[in-house]
Amino acid sequence: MERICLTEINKSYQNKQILKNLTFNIQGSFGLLGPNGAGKTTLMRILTTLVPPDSGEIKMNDNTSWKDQNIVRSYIGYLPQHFSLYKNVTVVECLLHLAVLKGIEKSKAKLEIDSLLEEVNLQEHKKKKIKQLSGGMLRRVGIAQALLGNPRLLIVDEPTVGLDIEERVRFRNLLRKLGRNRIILISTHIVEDVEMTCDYIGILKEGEIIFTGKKEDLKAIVKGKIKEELLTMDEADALQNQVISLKQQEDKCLVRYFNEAQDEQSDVSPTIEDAYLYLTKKGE
Ligand SMILES: Nc1ncnc2c1ncn2[C@@H]1O[C@H](COP(=O)(O)OP(=O)(O)OP(=O)(O)O)[C@@H](O)[C@H]1O
Repeated sequence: MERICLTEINKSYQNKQILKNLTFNIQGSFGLLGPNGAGKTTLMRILTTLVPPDSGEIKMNDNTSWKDQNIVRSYIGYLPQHFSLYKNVTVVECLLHLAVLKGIEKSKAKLEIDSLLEEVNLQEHKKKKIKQLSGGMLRRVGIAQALLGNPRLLIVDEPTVGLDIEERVRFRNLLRKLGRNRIILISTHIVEDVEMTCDYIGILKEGEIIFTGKKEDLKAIVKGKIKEELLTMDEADALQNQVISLKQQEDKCLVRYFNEAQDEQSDVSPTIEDAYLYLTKKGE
């Protein structure tokens, strides 16, 4: 399996250390989670070669180094959270233009675009102008442009922000499919995106990697530590920052909360969100 190996990556801005000694591997479909300001965007900018780290090393499969920028760029397809496309051209014209900019020969590009439109389910909209597309369709054009040249690493920033529920589900399914035969890195603060799309997870907090591993390993961290009980509002208030969620039920509420006293017999199944909150709120 292909992987990207990061070793002791550091990055500071104006004497503030943003990324602290990051050492971990990215493989398969990998979700990078973290609260606002954790350093996700900074790490993505380093991985897309837009900015260099201050120190440390990144390699693909222990050989190609990120210092070989031109080679690495040819491996990467990138969909930033905010991207703009020419509004008055059709989907096909837009992709053809971007393919040529990527150095793909025109006749090859036409064939590639045809199969990409099939893959992202936009064949029937290919003659529409960009300005006529919905938010979800635009994101799919974004993925198609990122896939031009068949990159080994696809990087997607905040994939579902601004999409309605139907498009969100469709886009997650597409990302899941694309992750089968390449490394796909998704950076987000929406836990559900990762839950639905990724097999591996990394959690960044205040510039440090506090977890990497499989989804199941993440859930195992909070096994036996989650309780669900019908409580009065006063009882729920007393739990303060142990509370994960509350659901009003007549005059009481169903409270899901962290129970530090481990209960191995607990029949509450932990979710990725429980484990994420547990790790990121710890010590606050
Ligand atoms: N170019 C820059 N110059 C100075 N500080 C920066 C720069 N880029 C990022 N930072 C700071 O680095 C920290 C991490 O920012 P970053 O955008 O990487 O986090 P993030 O996890 O992507 O957050 P968000 O989810 O809010 O986008 C923040 O404190 C930010 O202010």
